[in-house]
Amino acid sequence: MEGEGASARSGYPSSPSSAAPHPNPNPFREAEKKYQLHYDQVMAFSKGKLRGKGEFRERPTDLSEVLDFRSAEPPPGAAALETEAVPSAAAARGLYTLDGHPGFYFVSGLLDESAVEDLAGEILSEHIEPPATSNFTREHGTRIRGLWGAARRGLFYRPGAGGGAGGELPAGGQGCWSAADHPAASQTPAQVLLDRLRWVSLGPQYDWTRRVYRDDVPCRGLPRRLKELADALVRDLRGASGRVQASGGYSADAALLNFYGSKDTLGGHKDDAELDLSQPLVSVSLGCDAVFLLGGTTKGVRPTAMLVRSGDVVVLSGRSRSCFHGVPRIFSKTPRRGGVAGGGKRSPSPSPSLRGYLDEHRINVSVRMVGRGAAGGGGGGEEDGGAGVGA
Ligand SMILES: O=C(O)CCC(=O)C(=O)O
Ligand SMILES: [Fe+2]
Repeated sequence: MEGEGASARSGYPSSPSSAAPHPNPNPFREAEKKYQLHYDQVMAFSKGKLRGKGEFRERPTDLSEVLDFRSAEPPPGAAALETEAVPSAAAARGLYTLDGHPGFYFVSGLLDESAVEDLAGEILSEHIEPPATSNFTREHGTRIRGLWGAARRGLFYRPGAGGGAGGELPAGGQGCWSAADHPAASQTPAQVLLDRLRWVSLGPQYDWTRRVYRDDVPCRGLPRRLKELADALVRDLRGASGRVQASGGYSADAALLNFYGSKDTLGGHKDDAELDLSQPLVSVSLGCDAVFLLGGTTKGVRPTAMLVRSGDVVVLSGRSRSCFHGVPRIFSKTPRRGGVAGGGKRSPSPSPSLRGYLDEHRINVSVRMVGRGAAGGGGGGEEDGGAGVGA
């Protein structure tokens, strides 16, 4: 991924006083700031005196320019395609292209909520398991085993009890996950770890530091359900419109799973580590609604903002495949309590259900074709300052 973390930079260098400031030096960044979650500190006064520390309130966001493919009429610039011509999208609420973004397809509601829950359940209970690597592997050298089950059972991770740095956290009962009634200063609730899960790599493992797919570490193949979904959609779209470009056959073999909590964002980036950039990206949204930004080949192009909802699928092919995109905003279904100034960290509720998890999180599955022996990390350009999901 080429890009920068959405939360990595703030503001712009001020222009020399003699030169007129550029009105919009980085429209992509401007859009990210516009849609990001902001809090205002509201102080409470009574009889002219400050009472307490005040509260943080969510600042309302202007969503009037965000395209909504589920509105009664197609949003401005969108053109509907016949889903009959795209058998794998026949169950969708609509299939659209978008002016100014050749090669972009939006498949609205391709998965219904029961299909969303099936896939999310499979992801959390199977696909995040080793040997798949995650941000925990990158940050702590630790692979997590049995995280979803441990979170649902309200277990705690105790380091030094059979796992720890460099090791794997075994499933409950093997010494590393423990019940809550074992007081230990350093134990961490499984659900806190679950909330810290940011990404998992499926198929050839993606190395976020070197920005390459590795062929020297063990991996499982891309899960069948994801491969079938992406292969069928790309085949059918190509057949229907001739506009999904690809050199040779498309065969999905990898995916990145991104996990977003309500405050997480994904900074604007291009996916350019795959061998053949003419092969499409198929991106499936599960759980919370989000704002997705699709820009141009540089951040100097003003991006289009659109709502992506649970079950929607976005396809980036052709020119859109090489365009900046990102996720500046997640809309949690559970109302956020305004934190008290100076504190106010939300503690996770114990033992989440799948529905509860999806009401507070978004999972994005971006399926790719890396190609055999892929090792290219894309051109130089901007350094990846954390295009992984960042809070
Ligand atoms: O979360 C999303 O919708 C986008 C994910 C993405 O761009 C990626 O994984 O490369
Ligand atoms: Fe991406």
